[in-house]
Amino acid sequence: MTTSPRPSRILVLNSGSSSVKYQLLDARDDARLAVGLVERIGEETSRLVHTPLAHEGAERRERTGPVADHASALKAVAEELAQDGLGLDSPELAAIGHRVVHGGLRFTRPTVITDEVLAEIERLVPVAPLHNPANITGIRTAQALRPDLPQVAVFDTAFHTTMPESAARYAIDVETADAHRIRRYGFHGTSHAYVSRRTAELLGKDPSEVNVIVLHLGNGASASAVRGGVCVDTSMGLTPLEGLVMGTRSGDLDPAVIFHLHRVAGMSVDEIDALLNKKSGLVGLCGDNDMREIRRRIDEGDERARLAFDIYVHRLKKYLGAYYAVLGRVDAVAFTAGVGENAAPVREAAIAGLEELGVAVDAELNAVRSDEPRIISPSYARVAVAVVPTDEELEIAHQTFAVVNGATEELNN
Ligand SMILES: Nc1ncnc2c1ncn2[C@@H]1O[C@H](COP(=O)(O)OP(=O)(O)O)[C@@H](O)[C@H]1O
Ligand SMILES: CC(=O)OP(=O)(O)O
Ligand SMILES: [Mg+2]
Repeated sequence: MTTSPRPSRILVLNSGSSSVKYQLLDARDDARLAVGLVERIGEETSRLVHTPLAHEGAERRERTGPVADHASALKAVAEELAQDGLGLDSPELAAIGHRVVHGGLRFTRPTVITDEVLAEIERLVPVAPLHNPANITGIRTAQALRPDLPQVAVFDTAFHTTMPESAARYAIDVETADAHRIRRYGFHGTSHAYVSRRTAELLGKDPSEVNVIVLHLGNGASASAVRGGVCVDTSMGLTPLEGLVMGTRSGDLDPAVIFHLHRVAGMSVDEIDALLNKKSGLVGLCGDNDMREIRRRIDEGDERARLAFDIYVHRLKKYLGAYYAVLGRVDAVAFTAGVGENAAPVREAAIAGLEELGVAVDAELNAVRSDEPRIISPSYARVAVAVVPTDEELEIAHQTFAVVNGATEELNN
C-alpha cells in the first residue's frame, strides 16, 4: 500500500509586543512558501506586508490601516495565506510553531501546547509583560482556526537553562529569590543557539570546538557567551529588561534608580515599569529607536543622537569585554539581528580599540552589504568577527517539525 508523505509544512508565528512576523515553510527542504509581517498593531498606521514565495513571480502585497490587536492581525495573516491557496485549512500543514519568550525553568525544550502548558505560559506573564501576552493571543487564535493541529511552543529561555548558578543567580537573599523564582533566565535563545551554530559552520568547525560571543542587536538586544555550543552567560535576566541598551529599554541600571523614582520623583511602580521598558533606551535618549534614523541624525551633526549612539556602543563593548573574560578563549564574535546585521558603524565602534585582545574589524569587509554569513575581521586577527543573519523562524520550524514527528511516532508505537 502506498502512503502519501506526512505533511511537513509548518506555519511559524513570532508575535512581538506590537508586531507579528510569520513564515510558512516546508521543514523537509526549508523551502519558504510565504513570509510576512504585521507591524504597529494597535496603532492607526498598522501595516501588513505579505510576500508569497510558492509561485514564481507572485507579487508582494501590502495592506495599511488600523489593526486593533494581535487576534485581528492573525486573522489578516490567515486571509493573506488563503489568497495564495496556502490557507490554514490546508491538509499539508503539519503544525503551527510559536515563539514563546518566557518559559521559566520548566521548559527547556520545544513543547506541544496543552491547556496546562498554556496556563504555565500565562503564569509567566509578569516576567515577560511585553511578550508572553502576545504569544498567548497567537496561540489561542491559531487554536481557534485549527483546533485539530498540533501547536508547538519554542521558548526564548530554553537555550540559556545551561547557565551555571554563578551566572544565573542574583546576589540577593537566597530564600526570597527561590520563593519567587527570581533568577536570570535570558532571552533570544533560539537566535543565540542558531547563530552560534552557524558561526561554527562559517569557521568550518564543530560547535563543540568553538567559543563564541553572540551579539543579538534587534529592537530588544542581548549578548551571550557560548562555550562549545553551550550557553554560559547572557545579558538579559529575570525579564528582557536587563543588559544592553535597547530600542526602548534601559538595560542595566542601579536598582536604586527605581526607589529614587518612586520615593523622590513620586512615580508609581507601573509608571516606572513603562518608563524603563517603553520610554528608555535609544528612544529615551534621543527620541528615535531606529538605528538608521539615528545614523542619519548623526550625519547631520545632531548631538543627542551622537550621545545615544555612544552610550549604546559603550554598553556593548563592556559586555564584549566581560564575556571575553568569562570564556577565557574566544574564537568568534558574531553580530546578528536588525542592528547587528545592518549597522556597520555599530560593529566598527564596538570593536574599535580591542586589537590587543586579537579582535579587529576590516573596514572594507565591514562595509559589504549581504544576507550571507560573513567574516569581517582581517586575516591576521586571532578572533574572527562575523556577521551572521539570524533566522528564528527557520529554527522554530525545525524544532516544531521534530517535536510533531516524535509525537506522531510515539502515537504510532
Ligand atoms: N539598514 C539598517 N541599518 C541600521 N539599522 C537597521 C537597519 N535595518 C534595521 N535596523 C535596526 O534593526 C531594528 C529591528 O531589528 P529586528 O531584529 O527586526 O528587531 P525585532 O525582531 O526586535 O523587531 C530596527 O529598529 C533598526 O534599529
Ligand atoms: C525577548 C525580546 O526582547 O524580544 P524582542 O527583541 O523580540 O523584543
Ligand atoms: Mg527579534
